[in-house]
Order: sequence, then C-alpha cells, then structure tokens
Amino acid sequence: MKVLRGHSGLPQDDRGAVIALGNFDGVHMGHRHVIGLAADLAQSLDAPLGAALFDPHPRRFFAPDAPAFRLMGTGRRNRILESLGVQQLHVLPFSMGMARMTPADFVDTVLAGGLGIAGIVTGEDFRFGAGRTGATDDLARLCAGHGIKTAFAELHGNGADKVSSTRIRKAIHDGDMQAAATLLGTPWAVEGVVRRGDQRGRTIGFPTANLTLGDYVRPDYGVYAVRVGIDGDTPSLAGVANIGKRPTVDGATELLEVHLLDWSGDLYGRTLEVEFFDHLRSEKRFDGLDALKVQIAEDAAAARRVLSALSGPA
Ligand SMILES: Cc1cc2nc3c(=O)[nH]c(=O)nc-3n(C[C@H](O)[C@H](O)[C@H](O)COP(=O)(O)O)c2cc1C
Ligand SMILES: Nc1ncnc2c1ncn2[C@@H]1O[C@H](COP(=O)(O)OP(=O)(O)O)[C@@H](O)[C@H]1O
Repeated sequence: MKVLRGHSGLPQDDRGAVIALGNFDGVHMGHRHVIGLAADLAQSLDAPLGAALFDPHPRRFFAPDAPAFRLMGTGRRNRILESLGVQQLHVLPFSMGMARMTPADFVDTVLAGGLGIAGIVTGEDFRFGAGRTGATDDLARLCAGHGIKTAFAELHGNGADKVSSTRIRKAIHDGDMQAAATLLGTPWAVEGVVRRGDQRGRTIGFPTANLTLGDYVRPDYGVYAVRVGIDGDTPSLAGVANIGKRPTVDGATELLEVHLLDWSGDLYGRTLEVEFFDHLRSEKRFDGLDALKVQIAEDAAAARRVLSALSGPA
C-alpha cells in the first residue's frame, strides 16, 4: 500500500482511485463495511482502491486537551487497510484551512482537483465541510458535477447495536476485550517503543518491556493475557501484561508492562504490538515484592491457559 501525504502535486499515476473516506481509527466492522463497498465500486469502475483520512484526527485538532481516545496506532491501521485490499492511502493534513473549507471547496479542491478521484464511498451518516454542514446528499450532488461516482454504506448494526468507536472505547475502558475484538474485527492492540524502566522486573524473575499509552484510550487498569509482535511481525508471542501505576512499588507514572512467556532477549528500542485478550484481574497493592512475585507467576499461568484455549487443541 502506497502512503501519500497531502492532496496537492499528486503524480498522475496515483490519481483516479475510488476512495473510502473517514478517519478509520480502529478500522472497525463499520469501517470495513465502507471499505468493502468502495472495493465493489473500484472493481466496477476498474479503478484502484484507495482510502483517505485526516491527520491529526479532527477530534484531536478541535479539542487538543481532550482525554486520550485513539483505538489504533498507524502501523497496525496501515497493515489492516492493506489486508483489506487498499492500494493507496491518502493522509490529508487537517489544518485550520481544511476545517474552514465549505463542502463545495472540499469537493472541488481536495477530491476533484487534488486527488482526482473516480469515486468515493462513506458511511450514510458522514458529515463534512466547515461546521459539519455537508451531508451525503451534498457530497453526491457536488461529486456528480465532477463526474465522481458516490456510494454510501448503511450503518453496520442499528440502535444500541450500532458499531461505533464510542462503543468500542467503552468496552476497552471496561476491560471487556472480547466485546472490543468482536466490534473491531481484530483484537484491540497497543503499539509502542520499549523504554528503559527501573530494571526491577528482572530481579523478581519477570522482566517487563515498558511502553507508554500516549493517546490511546485507557483500558481498565489491571492484568491481561496478551500476544505480542516485535518490529511489525504478526503478534504471536504469548505474554502477560499489567497496565497501571504499580502501587506496590509506589509507581508514579502509568505504564503498560509486558512480560513475554518463554522468551528472553533485549527489547529496548524495539517496537511492540501488544494484542489484548482476557482481563485476568485488577491491579492492586501487595505487601512487598515477594507477594507480588507469587501473584505474577499465577497471572502468567492464567495467561498461558487463556491463550492456549484460544489457539484450540494442538
Ligand atoms: C503480570 C504482571 C502483573 C502485575 N501486577 C501488579 C499489581 O497488581 N500491582 C503492582 O503494584 N504492580 C504490578 N505489576 C508491576 C510490577 O510492580 C513491576 O513489573 C515491577 O515492579 C518491575 O518494574 P520495572 O519494570 O520498572 O523494573 C505487575 C507486573 C506484571 C508483569
Ligand atoms: N521475557 C521477557 N519479557 C519482557 N522483556 C524481556 C524478557 N526477557 C528479557 N527482556 C528484556 O528485559 C527488559 C525488562 O527488564 P526489567 O528488569 O523489567 O527492566 P526495565 O525496568 O528497564 O523494564 C525488557 O525491556 C527486555 O529488553
């Protein structure tokens, strides 16, 4: 998948796609539905399949101090988009200029002039342009003026069952990783670079690779069965992770700490993709490291059971 930044100066070869337009944070089942419809339209027009999204996320642009909310990192998002057949990803910088465009400006300047698209697909509740004044009928009418085909995906699920980023964030916040995985179509995962910590983990027999959560939505603090991929590999290494502030050692900062079962080596500076499965227990304060060590050994055994049950009988 080719990643292209901005809408101006696009080489001729990269014009003419059918794009799915959205933010695609999480690439959840609703998003997959939109991308599937775009794939059908691309096929019928014999055009390449593209996706376009905004960076930063408009929600972050308009509310820079709002609590962390991201469902997915860019590496995982791009790998999933590619697996869905997306051949080109247009990352559109979201600026004040973009925020102020009228619906007609957006279609003329970005979609027709800039990207030169042959078709566009969004969800039926899509809104665009300054003040979110444009709806899908505006998009259809404005695009038709440029010969751009449009299609709009029905919402996936309805009422309380509607698949939405908000619903997925709530499931993660509650530690319900099975619900999150069903709605996402893949387990929820955090990607990050391993940092050096206090180097205490190795002294209790459980070295832990430390990651920070940055702009990711915060899950329920506690212990999870996880699978881990190193530097872009498919997450397949079994592990047990704690998310929290480590009250036993009076930890001041929040961390995601991952212990890989049956693995040893150096992870500092490497990128981990940590997929979350069961929530095993909540974080708590122990009377000293010995008690914590006993509990972590039990957590590791529980994670092993959960993960081997998921992979099914050998
Ligand atoms: C599976 C697992 C469960 C953990 N559970 C807790 C916990 O309930 N309470 C706590 O204070 N710390 C918990 N920790 C964090 C430990 O306090 C931490 O890993 C240890 O102090 C090593 O810190 P370091 O990586 O900074 O060296 C847990 C760690 C792991 C790997
Ligand atoms: N099985 C393992 N799981 C996680 N990290 C491991 C493992 N084996 C070795 N390591 C290494 O040990 C480091 C963690 O050791 P630890 O004593 O907890 O130090 P720190 O406090 O710096 O995280 C990891 O970042 C990684 O480089």
